[in-house]
Formats: sequence, C-alpha cells, structure tokens
Amino acid sequence: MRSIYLDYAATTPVDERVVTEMVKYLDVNGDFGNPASRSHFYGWMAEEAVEEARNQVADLIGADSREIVWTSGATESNNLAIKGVAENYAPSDCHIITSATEHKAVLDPVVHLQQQGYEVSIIQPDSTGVISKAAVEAELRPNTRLVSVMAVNNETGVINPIDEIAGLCEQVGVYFHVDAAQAIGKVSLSVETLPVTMLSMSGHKFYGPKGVGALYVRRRSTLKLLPQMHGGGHERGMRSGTLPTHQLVGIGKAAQILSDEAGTEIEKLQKLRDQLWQGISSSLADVSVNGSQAPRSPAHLNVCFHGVDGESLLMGLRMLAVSSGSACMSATVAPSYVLKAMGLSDHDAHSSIRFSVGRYTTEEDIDNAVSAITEAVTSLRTVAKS
Ligand SMILES: Cc1ncc(COP(=O)(O)O)c(C=O)c1O
Ligand code: FES
Repeated sequence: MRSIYLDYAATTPVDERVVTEMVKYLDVNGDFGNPASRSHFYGWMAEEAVEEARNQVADLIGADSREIVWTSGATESNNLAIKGVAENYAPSDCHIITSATEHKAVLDPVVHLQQQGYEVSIIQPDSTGVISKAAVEAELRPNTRLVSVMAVNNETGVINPIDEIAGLCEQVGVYFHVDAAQAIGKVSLSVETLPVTMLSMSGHKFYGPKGVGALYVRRRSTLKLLPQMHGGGHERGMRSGTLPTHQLVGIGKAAQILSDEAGTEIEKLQKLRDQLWQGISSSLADVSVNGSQAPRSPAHLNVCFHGVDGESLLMGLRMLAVSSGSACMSATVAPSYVLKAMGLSDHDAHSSIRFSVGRYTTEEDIDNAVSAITEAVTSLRTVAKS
C-alpha cells in the first residue's frame, strides 16, 4: 500500500494537465525541434512553446518575460545568482550577506566564494526563525554587493520579511536575491511591488517537472549577471545549453495553473494544515510547532514531539511519507541546522518532523495521518517510560 504523502515541500507530483502539455513536445509526431533552430518549422514551433512558457512563468510573479532565465532548478538559479554577481568583483571588494536558515543551494555557493577570499556574513534568525531587516542592516558594509535571503523556509515554512529587506537593499544600492523555491504557490509574490534583483524558482515544487527552474533577473537593474554555464550563448548569454522544450512547457503550464488557482489552493492548504495541527495537538501532550510565533506558509507544519526520538518516530510512521528536515538532508543523522539556528536543542531538533500538505491531500488523509501519529508517539513515549 502506498503511504500518505505529506512531503510536498520535498517535491510535488506533476499535475495531469501539465503532463498532457509536456508530451506534445517529445516524439516524432510532436513539436520536438530545437528551439534554437531558426531555419525550419520544427525549431519555430518549439521556440514558440518556450516563449509561451516564459510568459506564463513571468505572469505568475508579475515579471516581464525578458526577465526570466531558464535553468535546471532552484539549485542552479541560486548558483547563477550568487556567483554571477560575485564574480563581477575582486574578492576583497565583495561582501555577501545571507542567513543561517537558507537551503544548502544558497549556503554552499556562498561558502565556496568565502573559501576564495570573498567576505561573507551569515545572519542568525531570531528565536521565531525569522531573518529581520534589522539583522541584515546591522551587517551592511561599504563593500556589500549582495544579500540573499529566502522567502519561505523549506523546513519550517517561516516567511521572511523580504519586502522590508528588499526595500533596504534598494535604498542602499545592494543587489538582493530571493530563493523563492518554497514560496511559489504558497504566498502571493509580485516583483512589480517587491524590489528584488533576482528570484529563484523550481518547477517540481509547484506541480511541474523536476530538473527545470527559472531565475528572475530585473532588467532595470545595473546588474550584469556573469554566466556559470558557457557554450552556445542561449538565454542571452546568461545560461548556455539547448532548452528542454517539454520541461519548459511543463513549468509554464504549472505556473499558469497557479496563476488561475493559487488563491483557492492557498485556502485549502491552510485548512488541511490547521486540521493536522488541531488533530495532533488535541490528542497529544508536549507537542509544539517550530516557528509558531512567525508568519508561516499555509502548507508547512514542523512539529516537535518533545521527548520522542525523531528517527524512531519516522520508522513508526511508515504509512506516512514525511521527513525530519529537508529531503536533501534526510540522509544525515545530524539534527537540522535550521532548527538549531532558531535555538532548538539538539534533542528538540531531533524530535521534530516536517509535514507538508499539497494539491492532492484530502481531509481523510489528514484524519488517517493524525491517528497514525497519535498511535506512534504514544507507543514511543510508553516504551521510553517503561
Ligand atoms: C528553499 C529551496 N531552495 C532550493 C531548493 C533546490 O531546488 P532544486 O531541487 O530545484 O534544485 C529547494 C528544494 O529542495 C528548496 O526548498
Ligand atoms: S525537551 Fe523536548 S525533546 Fe527534550
């Protein structure tokens, strides 16, 4: 039997409507051409599809289609954004500010630059998990070139005040990058009102395929983003490589669906998330929500089951597909660095589980999940006492 999927923050299934569009661009009967082929119909059709997808993704965040650069996902978007800014400067002339709760796809490129001599500040969140504007402001230096702060944290769902941080960066003339991989479809976000310089997205977090993403790059900025992938000069030189038409059609369709449906979907997610927490907190003592004091995404719920070993709990919850942190860190036994940065003890970080609901979650799934969680936690606590 398949377990109940409550790990939408790790990845989402591809929406059937997206699959239907994607398959039209693969085989010999479809528009399989290379979008860069200018000399024949196959190429023109593929290019048209790619540009429609670019419009769809741009529309979702209030951007101009010329501001969308295709990538292989948020990891690549983050790398392009961070290294693509930094490499404009000598290491001693470039200070980068980011936060301790970022995804590794931001932290690792920043640490890589630090090893090359770039100056780096890594801000700690406050106890609610939030990266405040004041914390960013306190780290600004005359040679600060880039600030990178995520919109929604992947483990806790905590929402950072990126509007305030964006305003600050605009005011002091520093480029601002936002990793919005977890925010798309969960919080409304428009680059028309949010003065960010760059914003990363990932198709597989919003019912598009894996292996495709985008980086929004503001046109009216003075920024010259240096490519990290050199080759045929695709994407106006910013990212070479033959464009994967079917993948782009996929992320485009997924974006268009969200443009139409995100409003109602967000309400539904929040109801399911609240139902889950209601169920857990009314049937178990000594449970708490990590990041409960902060504004949070409607889809994430990170719960600390105090006194319960998280690994044993995951084993006891075989009928649920959940994680104890982010998917990419789930192979490590170390407690979550995100929860630790928020001030949780190793013990509490180990006792925490991330649940995330999505488009195909039902009320019945939540009822069943609550029963399974209650049973597993109760039995682990009974064992621990005896
Ligand atoms: C906040 C955040 N940034 C970046 C990534 C990486 O995205 P991708 O899998 O598209 O490389 C993820 C997903 O794992 C994420 O949650
Ligand atoms: S106090 Fe909560 S697990 Fe130790």
